[in-house]
Amino acid sequence: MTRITSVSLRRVLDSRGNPTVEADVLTESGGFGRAAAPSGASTGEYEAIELPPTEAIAAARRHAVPRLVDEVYAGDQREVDGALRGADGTENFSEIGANSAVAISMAAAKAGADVLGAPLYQHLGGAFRGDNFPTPLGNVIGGGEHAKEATNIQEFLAAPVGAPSVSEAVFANAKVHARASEILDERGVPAAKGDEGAWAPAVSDAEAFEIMEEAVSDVEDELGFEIRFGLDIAASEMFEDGVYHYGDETKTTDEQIDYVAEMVDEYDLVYVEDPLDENDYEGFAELTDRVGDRTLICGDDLFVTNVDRLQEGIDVGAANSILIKPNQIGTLSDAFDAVELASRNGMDAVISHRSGETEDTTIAHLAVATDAPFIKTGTVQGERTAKLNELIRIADDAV
Ligand SMILES: O=C(O)[C@@H](CO)OP(=O)(O)O
Ligand SMILES: [Mg+2]
Repeated sequence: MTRITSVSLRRVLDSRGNPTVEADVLTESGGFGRAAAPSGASTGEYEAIELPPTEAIAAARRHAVPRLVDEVYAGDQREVDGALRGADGTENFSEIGANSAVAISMAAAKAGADVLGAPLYQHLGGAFRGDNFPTPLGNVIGGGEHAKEATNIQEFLAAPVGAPSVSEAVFANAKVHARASEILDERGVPAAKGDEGAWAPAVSDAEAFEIMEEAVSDVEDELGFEIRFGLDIAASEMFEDGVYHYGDETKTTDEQIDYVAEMVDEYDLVYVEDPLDENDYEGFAELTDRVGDRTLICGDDLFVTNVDRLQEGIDVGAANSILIKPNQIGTLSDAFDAVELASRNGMDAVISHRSGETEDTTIAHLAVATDAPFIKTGTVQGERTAKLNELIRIADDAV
């Protein structure tokens, strides 16, 4: 009864105003699922390929849709995703586009859940999942590839680790975001917003650390539970000619490792994503060895949600956490495989949005389904609050 009877694809807007792929999947017994592909700006070199949406849609209509319609059950996610891989025939979805693949994969999951009458997180995670909620990592100040003339470090992320509920955590991050704006105001620093809704002031990284520390501790005092913060350094974007570029200054790999280790201790960072270049497994391993007992060192561009790259990292101890972005790899099955491999090896899997997003809420369900300790999905702004509000609804049994 979850046999797929139709797959339609269209171009819709993403949060940057670019076109992206949206998929609708219908099943025999009336199940319906709709999902849209997100899109990165600081993309990893090893990500699956995002094609221009018009091309991705045309190729998916030609190759994937005939393998799905009347052939595959939406309730059987591995079958759906196997058909997508078979239709594409490449390692990196360069034929039908990872954007078409991920939209169809997620829409099929939603259609499967719809037929079963189960919330998506339960369909994906099983009956025994869904009691734990991730701590939202909220982007408060940022720059890098997400905003011009702002910080070198891409994201300064609030982490309300002591929040008694996911709802209180979500509101805590919004308060930190608001408090950071007041502090910037007090300092006379104007700030626009970056792609993900974080403040993008023209301040040094050192000043951003200070502002974050103050904002987090003010809100912590007000709310009475522990709030810490973390970073996405997105270091691959800074790495050129063998050194890390911070404006006019540079750091060697050793200096970068020392700097990050110092920041972890000085600011009690709970989370550090992509502290080093995406090809530097060794550097990652050294840093993890130094500070991995007190913070998460998370591989985003390093692992690109890919089990082969993750296995390489596991072999050398390159990180203790992996960022999971379904569109980096193309299907939910692949994303789940990465989560499973990580957790079998004692690593935490953190579920993440992209800088270009839509109102799609799949990742909120994915985070609950996989029992993720953190979800990174912004703080404010509609396409981010869509996921945060969905987490609140899941906790309230209202989905
Ligand atoms: O680097 C990241 O983690 C993401 C999301 O914050 O950015 P992008 O989607 O641009 O790769
Ligand atoms: Mg990142």
